[in-house]
Amino acid sequence: MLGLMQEWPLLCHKLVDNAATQHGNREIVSRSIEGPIVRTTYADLRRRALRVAERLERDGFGLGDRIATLAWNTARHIEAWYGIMGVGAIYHTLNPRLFPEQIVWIMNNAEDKAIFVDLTFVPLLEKIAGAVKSLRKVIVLTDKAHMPQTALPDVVAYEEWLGEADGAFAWKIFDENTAAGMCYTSGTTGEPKGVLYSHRSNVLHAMIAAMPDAMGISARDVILPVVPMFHANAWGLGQSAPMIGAKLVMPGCKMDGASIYELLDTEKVTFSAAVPTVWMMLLQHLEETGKTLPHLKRVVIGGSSCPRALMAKFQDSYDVEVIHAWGMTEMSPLGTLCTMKPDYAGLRGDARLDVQGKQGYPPFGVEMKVTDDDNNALPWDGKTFGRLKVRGPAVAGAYYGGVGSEQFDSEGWFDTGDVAHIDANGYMQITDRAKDVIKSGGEWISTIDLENLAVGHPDVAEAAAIGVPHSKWGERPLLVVVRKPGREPSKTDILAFMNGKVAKWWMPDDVAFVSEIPHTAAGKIQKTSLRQQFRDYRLPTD
Ligand SMILES: Nc1ncnc2c1ncn2[C@@H]1O[C@H](COP(=O)(O)OP(=O)(O)OP(=O)(O)O)[C@@H](O)[C@H]1O
Repeated sequence: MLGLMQEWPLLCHKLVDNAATQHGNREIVSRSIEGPIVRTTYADLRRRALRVAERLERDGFGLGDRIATLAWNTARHIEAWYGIMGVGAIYHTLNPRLFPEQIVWIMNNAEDKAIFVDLTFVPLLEKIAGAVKSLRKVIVLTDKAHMPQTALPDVVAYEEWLGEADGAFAWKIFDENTAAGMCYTSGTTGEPKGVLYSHRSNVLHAMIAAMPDAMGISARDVILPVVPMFHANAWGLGQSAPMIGAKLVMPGCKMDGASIYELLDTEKVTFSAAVPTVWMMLLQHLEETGKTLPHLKRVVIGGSSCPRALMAKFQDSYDVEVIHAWGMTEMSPLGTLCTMKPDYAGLRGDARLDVQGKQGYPPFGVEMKVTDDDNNALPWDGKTFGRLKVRGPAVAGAYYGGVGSEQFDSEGWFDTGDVAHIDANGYMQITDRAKDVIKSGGEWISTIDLENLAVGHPDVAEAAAIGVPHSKWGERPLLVVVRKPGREPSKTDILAFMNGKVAKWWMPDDVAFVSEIPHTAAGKIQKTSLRQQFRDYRLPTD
């Protein structure tokens, strides 16, 4: 015997065990779907999650079964999450913003056997349940008094079902590499792809995410995950918060500026995370009402590129530090966070914003490189861009069902499909998605750079750059613009504004004005539809 360390499998139930033991009275505050604010604790979370696991087992569900959730961030959702993992089954958080046909496709692909569903989504489930062949149990996340009349098969109210548990269940023990959860990608660039998380990857990701120069959260924080659990595990906060014992505030189904502000204020939230659109709604609310943010210290902004003006407003007007972050469903999801290394720590004003506009550097546990198309590593000079590749213990090794195998190589590198450069200090900046980058005469043009520049024009509400076929150059950029209400900028105005701020050959060949740009369920610009819309477009330069 070498006298090595003890076996201590990294199983997700240990996160709630620790929370209940060390932080048992720490609150979970949840805006319920029925309306009122509900206050529970980490001790309650553990007790109720054990009952979920017990009831699932009694209903015949166990190791490896996929159990879906169609729900907002609430205390009940997180109890269900840990209960599902605690019996050895796999939680499968569904994005309710997808089209019903997409949800059916995903549920059939995952072969979901049961579903926990919010009251809000019962009508949606009624429409689609018949098409999901594997589904045999529906648990509505409510009590008997609020249970709707429904024809759903084998349907039960969560509280009533939970009440039938006798409380004698003990967590199932299995190998830490057992699957614990699954999410599908947003489907921005193609069909959504399933990603499986193991207990080990979930626990390690919780630790990686919480570290000081990652999210940097502690037991003293009050955390509001606005980012939904169905959007890549609420960026890990549903696991990191119990791991460290932070108070958890769950926003339920209300994500408008006033509702978010109310929770930030009444619960004295110190840390929150969401996509840029949510923060824009909050800042608009603050501007309209003159309110301030005395408790909030830090926000994580990610999911898509964070506009500079949004970061500046948070920091200059409200004294809230912004952490710009990049991640993917395939990475559990955190990849990089833009916190300050010593070389950048003293920067202020525009120089600091220049760094914060980058997506940041990876914490321990994520390795990163950029390569050319032949897999040669490119220099870290802050300008040479190529394919961004990552590997680590919380990065997927394959997609569910074996699709997309070309994105994984034999050395464990995952090709993210993003195009980026890395600077000498290790900070990565996304310049595009590989499928969106414009290839003009063999050179690449970053659509994100063109879009960020165009939205800086005071009369532009939204902009998207796409490649349009060109007989001489292969492709040239077309800028598609939505004007701000009541404003009439011309093509010449916009091009004059952009002129000199990007290389001449990057300048769009034309500007097309539209009333709306198509978006995915996750709120990202749907370039595939846009390219389809403009497929017969003739550029004036062609
Ligand atoms: N801070 C950020 N800045 C720019 N892009 C970001 C940022 N954070 C995330 N992204 C983009 O979001 C992608 C990850 O999104 P997600 O996992 O939700 O699915 P998706 O990639 O949109 O869907 P699909 O793979 O099905 O097309 C990243 O690859 C990146 O392109």
